[in-house]
Amino acid sequence: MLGRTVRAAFAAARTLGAASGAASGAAPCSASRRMAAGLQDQQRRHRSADANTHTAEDPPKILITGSLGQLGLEMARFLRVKYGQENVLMSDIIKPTKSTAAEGPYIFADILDFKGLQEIVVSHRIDWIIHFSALLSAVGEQNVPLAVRVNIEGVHNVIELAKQYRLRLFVPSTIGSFGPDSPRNPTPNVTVQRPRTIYGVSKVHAELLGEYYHHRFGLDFRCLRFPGVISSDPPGGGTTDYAVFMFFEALRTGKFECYLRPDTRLPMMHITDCLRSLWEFLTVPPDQLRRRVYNVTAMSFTPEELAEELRKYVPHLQVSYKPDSRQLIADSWPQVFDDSEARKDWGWEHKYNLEELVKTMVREVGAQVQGQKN
Ligand SMILES: NC(=O)C1=CN([C@@H]2O[C@H](COP(=O)(O)OP(=O)(O)OC[C@H]3O[C@@H](n4cnc5c(N)ncnc54)[C@H](O)[C@@H]3O)[C@@H](O)[C@H]2O)C=CC1
Ligand SMILES: CC(=O)[C@H](N)C(=O)O
Repeated sequence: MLGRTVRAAFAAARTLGAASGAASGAAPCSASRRMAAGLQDQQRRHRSADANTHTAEDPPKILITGSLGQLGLEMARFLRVKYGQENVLMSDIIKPTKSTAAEGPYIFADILDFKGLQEIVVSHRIDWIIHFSALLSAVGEQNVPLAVRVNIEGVHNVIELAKQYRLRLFVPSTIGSFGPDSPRNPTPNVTVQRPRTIYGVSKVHAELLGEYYHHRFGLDFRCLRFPGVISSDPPGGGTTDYAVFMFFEALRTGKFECYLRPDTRLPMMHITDCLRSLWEFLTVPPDQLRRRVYNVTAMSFTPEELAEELRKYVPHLQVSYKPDSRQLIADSWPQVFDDSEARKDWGWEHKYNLEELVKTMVREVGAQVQGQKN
């Protein structure tokens, strides 16, 4: 009898949760609902450790939000090699190119539409979400209300979704989650975080909310704080984007006007290392993780140092400097990122240093520029 009552209360609580959406915060009003919710949470805690154990032979179904951005496109390719094309569902609110659509399943998903997300998780039997949708640091400052919606409400939705359906959830954070009060050289894993951009504020919010849901509800939340990521795909409007633009302009015109001062030191990473760090971290057994949020990085350099390395391939490269509002952002961010905890706890190691990064980017961007000329 009690079993049936509890099961009925479970069903009611589940329906209530599903119907009310993520952000309503409706409080259970009866003792049985409270009991059901408590038991449900307890069960989740027990199941979360093993419910999401997947291998290449028993692959997870992965949803990537914001997957048409700089990181998402490459992440989808990387995971499809590991787990199979059909097991990685790309999503975004923009239309994919023909060639991206041909690479594997793609679906429209607005991160602000909780019900739409529920439908995707249920219909596609999703196990893991990699949540990339966001407005980055520079574009976030151009449209704060939209950044609040996408970066904060969007995180509310995916976290609640992951809790309801017991998904493993990865949300990236950033060097931008630190601010002028944080130690900048080096910036440790745990220290003061008082960012001055809406991007940074939203990322601290995501880190804290994810940790809270992990401790409170057993959510398998995982988060890496990335430095500036460098790849030959177009970046989405951040402060570290100059480092990508420098390659395109150097190889197209031999000239580049940089919006940061020549001595602005920032942590950076090649996308190959970024994707591998994410996948390695996502597949670490839960009991090996002492934290749910880790710094990762590969190197730190200034525009001047990047240009110097690039001149090995483009000797005539001319770089001029015209700092704009992004300088203020960069001046409040870490210069050197301390990722020793990730190295110690789950064996993180970068492979690309500045020399390797420049060599690879010259090859990849060079091929693109050549292709555009032909
Ligand atoms: N690229 C980098 O250097 C770094 C990125 N990150 C984080 O990694 C994640 C991915 O970054 P990028 O790929 O560089 O960003 P991006 O700006 O290139 O891509 C973001 C994607 O989110 C999508 N999006 C915007 N509003 C949406 C909505 N309402 N619903 C669904 N999708 C929406 C956009 O269409 C876009 O394709 C972000 O959370 C970012 O904060 C963290 C540190 C460094
Ligand atoms: C480091 C980041 O988070 C991003 N590239 C940005 O500059 O906003």
